[in-house]
Amino acid sequence: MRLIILEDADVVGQWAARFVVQRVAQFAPGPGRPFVLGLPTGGTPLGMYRNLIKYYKEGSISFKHVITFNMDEYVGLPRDHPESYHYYMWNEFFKHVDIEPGNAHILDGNAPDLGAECNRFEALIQQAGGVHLFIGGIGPDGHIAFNEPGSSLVSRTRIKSLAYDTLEANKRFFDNDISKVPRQALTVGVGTVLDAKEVMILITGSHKALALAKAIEEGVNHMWTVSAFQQHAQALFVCDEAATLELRVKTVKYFKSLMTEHNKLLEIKPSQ
Ligand SMILES: N[C@@H]1[C@@H](O)[C@H](O)[C@@H](COP(=O)(O)O)O[C@@H]1O
Repeated sequence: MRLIILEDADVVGQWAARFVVQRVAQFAPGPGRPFVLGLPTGGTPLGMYRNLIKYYKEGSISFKHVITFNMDEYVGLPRDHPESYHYYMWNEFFKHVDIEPGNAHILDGNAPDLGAECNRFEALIQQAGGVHLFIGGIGPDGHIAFNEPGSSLVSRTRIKSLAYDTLEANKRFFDNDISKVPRQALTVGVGTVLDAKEVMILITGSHKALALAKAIEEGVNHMWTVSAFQQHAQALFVCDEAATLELRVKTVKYFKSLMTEHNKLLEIKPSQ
């Protein structure tokens, strides 16, 4: 596992976007050979999306042959509700780039049969040949997607009831009124994300510091579901200084000493 420690949230957004550009360029997608990307929502990845839009406009990346799968969606929130993840993804990212609308997959939290919708989503990921790079964010309680504390670490896409901490954390998007936050969501499972060839998790802010420490310095534990990525062969955590506040000085120094190596990840190498 790699931990990339950067100055602040802005630099995290820049670094993450450059990493995506690098990975897509290296893969060199084309007709019949799509790059498959897993995507998060939330405040944390906004900087990455803005930088990706900038790179697209400069001609450094195209999403023409990219297929995306989003991590999660609220249950029962209309698709055009400003806090639905459909709305977020189209507004913050998809409408600004050249992705084919049919290639952007987001779980339907209004499907008549939610279980069938989750199974359909898993099947679509399989049909696409699996995810090359899954990008995720976490909640302050260490959840990845909506895999709340106690979630199975081999879970697949399913319906989840949200933990109180998550309702609290997300009420800021719903007029600060916890009663307006949907109580359930559809989410990819921890196992779904673990199946990706590579995983990049973005963590910024001191309110995520405990979760980062649990994820990195303690054992794999279903109460901090992001800790499952200790067992992933190619996992990358990208964080800002504020998120390192609960880490040991020794841990921070070790990973910082590797920055020259880590920055080589941004160098574009020809596809193999
Ligand atoms: N389901 C989403 C997660 O996928 C996201 O990672 C998290 C963090 O959001 P933020 O980046 O706004 O802190 O929020 C929600 O709980």
